[in-house]
Amino acid sequence: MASALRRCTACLHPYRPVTLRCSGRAASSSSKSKREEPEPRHIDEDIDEFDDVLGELHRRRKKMDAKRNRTGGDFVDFLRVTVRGGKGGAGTAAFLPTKRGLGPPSGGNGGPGGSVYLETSPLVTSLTSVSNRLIGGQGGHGAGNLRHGRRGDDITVVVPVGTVIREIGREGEAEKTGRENDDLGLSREERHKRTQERWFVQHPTLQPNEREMAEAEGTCRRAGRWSRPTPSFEQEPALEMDISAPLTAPVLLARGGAGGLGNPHFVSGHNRHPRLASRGVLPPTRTFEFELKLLADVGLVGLPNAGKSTLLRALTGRRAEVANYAFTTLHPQIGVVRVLEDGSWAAEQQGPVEETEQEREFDALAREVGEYVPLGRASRDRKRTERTRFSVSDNPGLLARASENYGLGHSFLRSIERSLALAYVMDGRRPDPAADMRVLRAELEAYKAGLAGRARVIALNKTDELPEDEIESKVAALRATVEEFGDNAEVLVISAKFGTGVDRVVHLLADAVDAARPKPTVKEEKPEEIVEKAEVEELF
Ligand SMILES: Nc1nc2c(ncn2[C@@H]2O[C@H](COP(=O)(O)OP(=O)(O)OP(=O)(O)O)[C@@H](O)[C@H]2O)c(=O)[nH]1
Ligand SMILES: [Mg+2]
Repeated sequence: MASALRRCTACLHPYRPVTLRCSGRAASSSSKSKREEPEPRHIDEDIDEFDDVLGELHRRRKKMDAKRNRTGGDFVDFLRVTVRGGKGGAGTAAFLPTKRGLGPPSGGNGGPGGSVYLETSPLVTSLTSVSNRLIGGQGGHGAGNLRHGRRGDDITVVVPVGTVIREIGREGEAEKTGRENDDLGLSREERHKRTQERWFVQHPTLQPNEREMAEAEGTCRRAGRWSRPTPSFEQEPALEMDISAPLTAPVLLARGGAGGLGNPHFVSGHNRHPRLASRGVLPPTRTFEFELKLLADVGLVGLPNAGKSTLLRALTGRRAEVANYAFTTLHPQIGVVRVLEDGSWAAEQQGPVEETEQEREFDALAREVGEYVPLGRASRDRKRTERTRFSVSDNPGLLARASENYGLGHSFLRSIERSLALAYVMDGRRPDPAADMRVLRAELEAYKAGLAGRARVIALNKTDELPEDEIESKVAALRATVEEFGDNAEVLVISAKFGTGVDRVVHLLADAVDAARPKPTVKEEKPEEIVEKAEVEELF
């Protein structure tokens, strides 16, 4: 066995079993260097070198996509989804057999198609699980002996709170067939014949005549089961939803189509044996955009490689990916900063912070209804109880022209759009952090007016590597820029890597978030009301 793991004589691979086929190429200095790790790419020199940066970004995106396909999902924050209710089942033309020939009509109706519903869940944090085609189940066809088709299955799509949904297009069967008819250059009569073929099912052996068809068409039209144009956005406004709180009941995105009518519906004064039934309705196809805007209280904003993920780690103890190249972070990540009564914050603590089971349940419920208020804790150890908490999102690096969707552009900007406060992380090693700050501000403003002004902290990072006088001049330049724009932000000197100055960041952000948070509206129930409620409950 030992000989099976001998060093390969051809390529000098130390562990290649000799039984495995080796390419036989002797190890040369060039093949050796190929196996070495590639040098990390730095883009510090000029952030506007789009070709280089975008090339690097493209390579990393491709790698991530390959990984996502292998592992079945990562993080998706934008999706275009096609939604359609299920098609209704067809009705049936059938007759009860009698000794004297054709008995009364007995074709069952088709079942309605399934609908598509939307729900939220706190367990879902990304749009990864949302399919880009959501089609309700088809209704079952009717059968003889008045057996009606079964209802199509409903579909429920689950999204995280923070998802914005926009209807951007709709097209129905009438429009599609109209286009086809135009392409085929059909005459008026031919079009009508085609429509009748689409909407009627005939008895397997008995052919309906023209008059029967015309009568049945009238019945279908009156019942609203005939070809109808899809309402335009002017006639029926597009569905738009901004889900900023958990949904209490499922929301209908697309209704299933009505089932077709069995032949008993087409009986008339002069036709006791209708030989046709109608088909089910195919509902219009709607196209929606699903966009996830994360609901972190604080967003970290900075150029690539500025140290945002390192700061997130320092603040929350969360293991965000940190590396010395641009675009290490490709998707927003969220961590929670828990500030304790004694002014320290949880990531600093060696042991766990005390939190009772009851408090945990309360917190989960409060976060779900969006009314989180820190409780007076039950713990006797005042030092280790929580005063407040806020969530922080670490975001991909921002590039100049991100607002035009360059780099990771919008995917990054949309996740910070709802943050109550922002913290700019500036790389102190770059020659002019004040100029970088202008780039950040300009991009945020271009994406959404007023967004840049939400910055409460301008953190000059990596100051452990800078001499005192350089720190002073860079801080002065940053302060001048803050004043120039009239921002309500404080310039802080930090080193995210070594945790210096981070304390002040936490407290400034905690205060900013507390001030900006909508005040909870907890209704107080009066004792009499509670009694009344109890009495009512008893009655039922
Ligand atoms: N010396 C020093 N290095 C730091 C400091 N903060 C971050 N770094 C280093 O800077 C590099 C980039 O840090 P990241 O936290 O990945 O930067 P980022 O802003 O998240 O980068 P992207 O995700 O690519 O946008 C890493 O090598 C860190 O170790 C600091 O305070 N001092
Ligand atoms: Mg990062």
